[in-house]
Amino acid sequence: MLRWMTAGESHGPALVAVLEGMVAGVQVTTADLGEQMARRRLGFGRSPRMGFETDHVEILGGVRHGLTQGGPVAVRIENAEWPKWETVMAADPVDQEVLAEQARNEPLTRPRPGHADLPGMQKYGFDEARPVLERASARETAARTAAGTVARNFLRQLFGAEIVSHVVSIGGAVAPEGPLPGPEDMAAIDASPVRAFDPAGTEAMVAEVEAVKKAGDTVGGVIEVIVYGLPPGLGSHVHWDRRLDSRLAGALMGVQAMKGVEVGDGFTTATRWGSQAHDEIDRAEGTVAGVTRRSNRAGGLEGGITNGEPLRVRVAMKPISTVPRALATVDVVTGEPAVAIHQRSDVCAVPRAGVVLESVVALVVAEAALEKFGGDSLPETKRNLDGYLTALRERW
Ligand SMILES: Cc1cc2nc3c(=O)[nH]c(=O)nc-3n(C[C@H](O)[C@H](O)[C@H](O)COP(=O)(O)O)c2cc1C
Ligand SMILES: C=C(O[C@@H]1CC(C(=O)O)=C[C@@H](OP(=O)(O)O)[C@H]1O)C(=O)O
Repeated sequence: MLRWMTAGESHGPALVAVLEGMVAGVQVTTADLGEQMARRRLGFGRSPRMGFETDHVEILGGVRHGLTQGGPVAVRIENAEWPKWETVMAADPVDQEVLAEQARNEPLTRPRPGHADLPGMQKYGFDEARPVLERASARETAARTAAGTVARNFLRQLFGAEIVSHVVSIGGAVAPEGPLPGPEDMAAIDASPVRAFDPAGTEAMVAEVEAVKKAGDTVGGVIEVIVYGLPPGLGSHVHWDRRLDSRLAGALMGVQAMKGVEVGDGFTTATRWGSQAHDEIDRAEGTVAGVTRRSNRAGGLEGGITNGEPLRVRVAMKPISTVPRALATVDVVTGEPAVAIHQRSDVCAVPRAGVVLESVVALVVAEAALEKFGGDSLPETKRNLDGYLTALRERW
């Protein structure tokens, strides 16, 4: 069983991630984690915070001399502004007068429609949004990205698998249909200000973000994540919670602001006739399972099991809820109509959200890989994988 948890607030001292159940012998370094942290800060439309946040990462346990040890991997990511927030976010009691002064200067009593502010205050019994927004903030995704980087390294070292993501659309700007990007295209995608594969798509999406910024608004979009190099057999049809599609959808919807997940051609498949919806099978000597597909509309999953084709999911992100041209709300203290809180914020976080989604996919697929192949060390898991692949080849 692979488990991952995170803790920490957006303006607390640090975030923490723990990944439990990873085998020993996976190569991972602080630099690997730092590289993904840097990718997560990319993107046109990002919050000013991403300009100064360094995401300094420290591995606290579970890794020795660049290799996982089999125990929980614990990671700490600093929040650069902690000294500024030390009183507001102190763990121990502080002078009430200081806090009251802070609340007078920056009252957080006008909940933002679309953020967790109001339902969080109602549910947990708070009369201001601070305790809610601190944990609802997608700052937390830095920690999930770090945990996912260990999973990504594991998948690369076990299968030679590579995870790619690209932005398919931002608001009404949609990338033209074209070939799927491969691992060799990742550098070019990361160099696009909106992490789009196609230059025409980049241009249209940059224009969309510019227009949105000018209008004091925010915008969402769609991101595609693809995993290359997975064998058939991860996940299972035998029970709903073993299906890889169900587990991917749950984990991806667990990322802040994600409102829809499509596997393969997803919603478009529902408009097609069966003859045009499925991926016909041909015999192919020399492939892992002795077969190939004429298409990959299913996104590499049938019956909740990987079928050896690239795994492909699309995720829809809603627009950022901290809208500069603030939306109507109610002040929870006075009960009067008001405009929602506005503070520095992303205008469009779709490009950098792709990096988070890659990590979440890595975690879910690594969990399925460990269930299928087991083992306590990477060499043992590899031996189990080799035995399975040999049996598959012999069968066909
Ligand atoms: C990478 C990323 C960055 C985000 N940045 C912001 C932001 O700057 N301001 C904001 O209000 N929401 C931001 N969000 C979205 C909120 O965290 C999200 O809307 C909030 O948690 C409520 O969404 P939910 O209904 O999906 O939970 C971001 C989300 C992601 C994934
Ligand atoms: C800090 C990150 O994203 C934050 C996500 C976020 C939100 O409300 O979700 C609000 C903003 O934080 P702040 O209010 O401190 O500027 C973003 O910058 C990050 O991704 O590392």
